[in-house]
Amino acid sequence: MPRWKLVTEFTFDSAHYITDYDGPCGRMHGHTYRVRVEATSDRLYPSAHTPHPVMVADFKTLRWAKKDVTEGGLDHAVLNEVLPPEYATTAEMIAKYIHDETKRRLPEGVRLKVTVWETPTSWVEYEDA
Ligand SMILES: Nc1nc2c(c(=O)[nH]1)N=C([C@H](O)[C@H](O)COP(=O)(O)OP(=O)(O)OP(=O)(O)O)CN2
Ligand SMILES: [Zn+2]
Repeated sequence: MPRWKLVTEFTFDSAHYITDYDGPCGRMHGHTYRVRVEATSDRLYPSAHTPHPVMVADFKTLRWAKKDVTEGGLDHAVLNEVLPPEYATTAEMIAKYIHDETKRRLPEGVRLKVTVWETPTSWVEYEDA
């Protein structure tokens, strides 16, 4: 079946530590996280900004995590203070958190894949089953 795949990338700068990690990552430090969000759908939908079914999703919706933490995003945050306690601040769980929060903002039929780079050489991918 034909389908659309929307792709957007952005960065945010935040501090974190991995709780109970025996090593330097257990101490507060920072990363410029790079995030890639891929949204796939075989149909189009209206969005907050248009009543017409012409988008998989508004790019703005996929980029919410780029916003400053005071505006609901993850930029310039201490991730341990912002993520709910069930999400550790590993790249794995940050990717799941961004996935879960983005999914909430999308129509049900849209499939999602989130990639989070913690450093330029280490990243994790998390996607719908
Ligand atoms: N599977 C995971 N492993 C690690 C994570 C993670 O989220 N998932 N996170 C960390 C630390 O947060 C850490 O900041 C990463 O540091 P490090 O591996 O030292 O990164 P570098 O790029 O500096 O690696 P070098 O090998 O020292 O160059 C650790 N592991
Ligand atoms: Zn780290």
